[in-house]
Amino acid sequence: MKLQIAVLPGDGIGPEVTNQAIKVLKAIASEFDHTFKFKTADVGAVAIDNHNNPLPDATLKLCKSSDAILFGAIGHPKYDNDPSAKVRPEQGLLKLRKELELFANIRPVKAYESLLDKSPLKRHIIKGVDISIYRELTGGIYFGKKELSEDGNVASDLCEYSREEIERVAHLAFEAAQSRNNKVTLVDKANVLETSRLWRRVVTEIAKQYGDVELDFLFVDNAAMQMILNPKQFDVILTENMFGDIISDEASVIGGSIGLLASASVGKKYAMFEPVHGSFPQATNKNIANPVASILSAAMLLEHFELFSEAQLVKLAVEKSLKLHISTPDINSKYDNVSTSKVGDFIEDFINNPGDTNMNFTNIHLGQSTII
Ligand SMILES: NC(=O)c1ccc[n+]([C@@H]2O[C@H](COP(=O)([O-])OP(=O)(O)OC[C@H]3O[C@@H](n4cnc5c(N)ncnc54)[C@H](O)[C@@H]3O)[C@@H](O)[C@H]2O)c1
Ligand SMILES: CC(C)[C@H](C(=O)O)[C@@H](O)C(=O)O
Ligand SMILES: [Mg+2]
Repeated sequence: MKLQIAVLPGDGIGPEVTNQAIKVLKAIASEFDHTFKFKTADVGAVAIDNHNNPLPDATLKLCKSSDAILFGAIGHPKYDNDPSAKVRPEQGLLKLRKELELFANIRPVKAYESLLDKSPLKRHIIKGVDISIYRELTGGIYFGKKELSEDGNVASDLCEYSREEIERVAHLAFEAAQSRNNKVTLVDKANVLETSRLWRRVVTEIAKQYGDVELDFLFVDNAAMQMILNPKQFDVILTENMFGDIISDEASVIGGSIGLLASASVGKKYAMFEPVHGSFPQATNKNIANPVASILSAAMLLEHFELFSEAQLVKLAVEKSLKLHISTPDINSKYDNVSTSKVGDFIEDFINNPGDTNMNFTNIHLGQSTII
């Protein structure tokens, strides 16, 4: 298969983790005889520095003319610490999602067997967790009218949803549930918010078209508690933009690190693949950030094009790395010097030697020990 992939590394750890995902996609291309072409463009704080615009026209144009987009992360402390900044890196990401109509953000959450003890949650609570979060991505409070009074003392953000915006993401969530464990949980705040009551009405109507899928409802405050009390009750979680943002970071604790959480942002025409985490500024250029979220986002890209064996191989390689503790410090306490790029090297090597069960990973030197 021939694919042109727009690469938007962005800020902070974005470039470091995205480089590992590219390495992995190149290994897949060579192993399965595909042609993947990568074209890079600026987004976020780096784009403000270089072009005075967090989403330059050239970047948007490249995204629209590519088959898929691989996104790193955006965000910089100089904006985080300045609430009055009018131009902000995050606007680049939000505009991209809106312009490309990427209305559904799919965030899988899984408890890996080999990482059960890395989570602060008890093993018996998280063992077997497998959740898919369907987060609405182009509506709600993120995109409603924003106002600040002239004296700067009153501010408002409008939360608005239309039936159509709810329907299109809800259908994707129900379809996903049909190929999983046939359950959708709608997370909302229908006891308070009019938008949430619209979500309940619309989603209840849509559920009638999916008789084999059980639908239940949770208020978001309770859902936040249930996520750590009994996460195994969830199969597909469907929710609006901001609740989905918050609940997915919380859910990442189940897996052991947000550095493992991948996502796909899809619409009718375009698709973008982005880790759930941000630019983790404290780790910039230290080669310590976990690249797995970015690598698994690349696996979701492969799945999007129905390259299932390829995606499976990437996931297998990731699981092998986790099992052997070839992981960055956020989840590794066995070795102290496994860097971002070493994790990428291992996964790349695994893909290049898929049938070799006696692989000798001679390039993975971990201090005094060498993994054999
Ligand atoms: N999609 C995105 O690009 C995105 C997402 C979230 C936040 N942000 C931006 O990132 C900046 C920093 O935000 P933040 O600190 O709230 O969130 P963050 O996700 O960047 O980091 C929060 C914490 O998560 C952990 N973490 C994140 N990524 C990791 C990785 N790959 N490996 C290991 N640990 C990792 C670190 O402990 C870090 O302190 C802000 O400017 C914010 O706006 C961007
Ligand atoms: C950076 C920010 C705009 C973004 C969001 O809130 O959607 C991030 O937190 C995410 O989860 O991708
Ligand atoms: Mg977020």
